[in-house]
Amino acid sequence: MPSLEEELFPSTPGKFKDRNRHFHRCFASTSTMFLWALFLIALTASYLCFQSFMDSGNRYFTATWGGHHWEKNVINSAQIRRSHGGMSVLVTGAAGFVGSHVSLALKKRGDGVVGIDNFNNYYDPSLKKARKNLLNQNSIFIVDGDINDSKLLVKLFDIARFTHVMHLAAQAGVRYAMENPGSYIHSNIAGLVTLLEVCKNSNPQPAIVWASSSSVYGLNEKVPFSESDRTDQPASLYAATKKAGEEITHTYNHIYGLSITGLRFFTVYGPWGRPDMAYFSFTRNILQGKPITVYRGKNRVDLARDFTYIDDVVKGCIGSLDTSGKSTGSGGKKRGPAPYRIFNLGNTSPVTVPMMVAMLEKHLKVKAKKNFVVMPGNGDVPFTHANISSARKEFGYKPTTDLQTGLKKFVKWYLSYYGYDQGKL
Ligand SMILES: O=C(O)[C@H]1O[C@H](OP(=O)(O)OP(=O)(O)OC[C@H]2O[C@@H](n3ccc(=O)[nH]c3=O)[C@H](O)[C@@H]2O)[C@H](O)[C@@H](O)[C@@H]1O
Repeated sequence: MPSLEEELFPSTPGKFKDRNRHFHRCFASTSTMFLWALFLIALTASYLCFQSFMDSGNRYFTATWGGHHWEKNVINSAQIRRSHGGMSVLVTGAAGFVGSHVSLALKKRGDGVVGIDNFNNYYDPSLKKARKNLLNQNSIFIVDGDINDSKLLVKLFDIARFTHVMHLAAQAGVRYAMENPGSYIHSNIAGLVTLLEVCKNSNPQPAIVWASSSSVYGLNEKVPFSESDRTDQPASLYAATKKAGEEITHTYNHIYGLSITGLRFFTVYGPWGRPDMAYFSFTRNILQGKPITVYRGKNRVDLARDFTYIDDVVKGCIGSLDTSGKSTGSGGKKRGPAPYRIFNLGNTSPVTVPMMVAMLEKHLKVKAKKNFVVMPGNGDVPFTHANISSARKEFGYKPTTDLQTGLKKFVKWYLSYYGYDQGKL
């Protein structure tokens, strides 16, 4: 049987095989290695080509936008159905927690609403699909797409003349930033800039209201937190991207005349909430008899949050949209100064995490198995507390739901949504 060498290099009989066997072996093994190397390079190259084809073509595989029917849906959904002062709003992150609630509230009063959401799997996408169904039932169309897709955004602005953008699409979550930092840059920085670019070029320019976060106060110790307090000590990458968003939007306001309002949300909770948040995951664990981990600060000090009920936040979002004023630019050029505003949307009465757990226990009628651990250095801050006087002055923002009442409503929704009210408990 011919050896591998002979198969690969069939030599003319006796040429150098016998006379220079050593040289031949060397040559053959070097050539074999060379061929293997070529093979590996070719394999890697084809893999990389395939990857980049998949990346660039991703849109085509997942594309669910475009076409006559799709455009008709966008136009219908964007239509204002009230006679005075109506607005047509593009809501980004419309299948998200705050996005779905704001979309429904706007639609209810006759404003035009078109949603966009990328339905990523940061948390259970079936919850996002359920929110989408709810919006569809209320004649709100949600486009399945990413805010980084500028072609899609341009198309949307071409066919619907949005007067406002409610920008809520973001990578949320404080602690997850250590696991997946790139996703924060993708959505909270790159996505924001893509959206602003499209808004600045559109004619007329929309006014923009967007979600910043109480986390921008970071290690600030002055309480309650006021908008003028320092925000240059973020404790997490999430907070840093939100703070960066505030600076980025400021430039677009300054250069292009976009009307911008940034809302610093304080731990928003309620029905249809986010499963990654503590009140939600604690509820799940308590019902399943699993332990919960309660973080504590230094010297066993309890952590506290200015938990804010979703309906109050929705009122704040709508108040901001109603008072946003107009963008002054057109075709990418500023014609005069436009409003640039930042507001806290909190509850003004912080509650400790163990107290929040006690409220859940009461509403669920189940005792939690609590493990107290020292707060890990993963981006958390010990407490938040909002001063809301600016929002109150500007658009009458006045939260009315305390945590006890809000959690009761959340638990009612949770039990019904997950089927506990049908005997699962
Ligand atoms: O208001 C904000 O700026 C932020 O509010 C929340 O962030 P956070 O307040 O950390 O909300 P949770 O993740 O629900 O945590 C609430 C409290 O529970 C504590 N916690 C969390 C998780 C856990 O397993 N155990 C625990 O004790 C946290 O330390 C924190 O004190 C949201 O997740 C952010 O997206 C939002 O921007």
